[in-house]
Amino acid sequence: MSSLLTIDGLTKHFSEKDSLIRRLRPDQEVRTVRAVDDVSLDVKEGETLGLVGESGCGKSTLARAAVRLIEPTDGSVYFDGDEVTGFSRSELREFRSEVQVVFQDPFASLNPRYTVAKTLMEPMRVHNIGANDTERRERAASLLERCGLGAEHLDRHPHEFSGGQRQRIAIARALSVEPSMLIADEPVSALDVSVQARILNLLDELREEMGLSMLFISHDMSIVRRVCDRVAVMYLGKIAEVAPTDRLFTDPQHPYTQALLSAIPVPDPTVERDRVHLEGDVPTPIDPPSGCRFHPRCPKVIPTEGWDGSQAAWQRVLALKRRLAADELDAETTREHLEDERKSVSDDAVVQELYDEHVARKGVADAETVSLPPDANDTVKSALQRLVAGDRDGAVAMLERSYTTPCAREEPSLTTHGAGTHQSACHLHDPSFVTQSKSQNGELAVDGIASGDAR
Ligand SMILES: Nc1ncnc2c1ncn2[C@@H]1O[C@H](COP(=O)(O)OP(=O)(O)OP(=O)(O)O)[C@@H](O)[C@H]1O
Repeated sequence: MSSLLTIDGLTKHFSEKDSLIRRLRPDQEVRTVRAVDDVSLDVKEGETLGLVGESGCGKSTLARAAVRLIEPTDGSVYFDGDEVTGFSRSELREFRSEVQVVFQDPFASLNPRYTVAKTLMEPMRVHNIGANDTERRERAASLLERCGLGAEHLDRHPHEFSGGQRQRIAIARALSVEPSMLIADEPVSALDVSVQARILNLLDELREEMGLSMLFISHDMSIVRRVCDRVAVMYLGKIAEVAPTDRLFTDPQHPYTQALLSAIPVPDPTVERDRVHLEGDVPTPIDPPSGCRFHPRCPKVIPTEGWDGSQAAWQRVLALKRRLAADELDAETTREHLEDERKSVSDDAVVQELYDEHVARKGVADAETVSLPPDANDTVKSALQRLVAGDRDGAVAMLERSYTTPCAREEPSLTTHGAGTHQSACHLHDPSFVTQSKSQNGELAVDGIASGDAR
């Protein structure tokens, strides 16, 4: 299958100056929001490519920049071999009839003053489709019927319809200009579950009948599994993994994909599944983490040189470092807590309490108690002593010096698995990186992933 839309190194940075926070605090320096960074992808003729990831990963920004609804900061986009990023205004207008976008909220995307007929006929008129209004109205009626609404609705306004019906109108409008590709940005997430299925069926039928290609954006992995031929997983402005749908769901390689899949609800309550817990939300793309952007939340982050403890223990040290850096640990609150319980409030007792709560997690509900290797134990306790002595920066620096993952060092490149259609951007799949880290590190203490296993 040849490629219809090719995205090559696409980057979109926003300036924070237009954001609400910035308007509320105009004295602060203007920062850059790196929403999409050097992304390459292609949508082949007749295929549906899914784009998934948590909210804020950059999915909508990527799609909008790809069709120049917003101007890309860098990179190129090609449609059917022509460079979209070099299109003039008139070429862009023509391109817009080839690639149509269906948005999440059909109410916001329909003009409330337009009747359905006008909503469907206006784009035809702009793109010179149909010889006259009579012909265009006939086409509008047949499109509406094709999308599951009778021609008797042509003279009604959007507010007279339900959410599902409005989305059918938005789809009919998109099809009115005879596109060869649809970009569907969360097209069913504002709809009831029963309505979702009907709209997805409609999209499926249309795709088949008209040979449409589709970029389907969703945060719902179950829907993506149902609708897409291939899936690209996005994390914080970057592609983490791309694979044919079946492969992605049965043999996910990237720890982020594995975590997303483990969170899909299982219909059978007797089936147990290991849920991978991801700490926190997607961080802001202003000043994203160095190296692999996922490393601060990655359950399989590569341990530092010389680490001889378990992966769980390594995770605890990293989590402690993160909480210390974010100023989330307060020695004085812990001291007061000990006082309330009539226990010793000496510095050593406070250090031990912080250690038990945040590192060993003794007695913390749902947390496995973990022990650190002796040298790590000593370093972590020394860092906590610094915190208790009022030197938080010193505590952070101490942990930073001893415990920094190689994943923070450099950005992972895409590694190919199997026949070449499956790629992931994870240092664990890059044999040269793993060998290098291994030689520094003895054996990699990574549970669950065979080192260098690039299948
Ligand atoms: N105009 C803008 N100005 C500044 N930042 C923006 C702008 N538009 C988006 N962003 C930021 O870019 C990042 C990516 O946003 P985007 O909407 O593309 O993510 P998404 O994966 O589509 O999420 P969602 O599903 O919630 O829409 C977010 O951090 C968002 O706050």
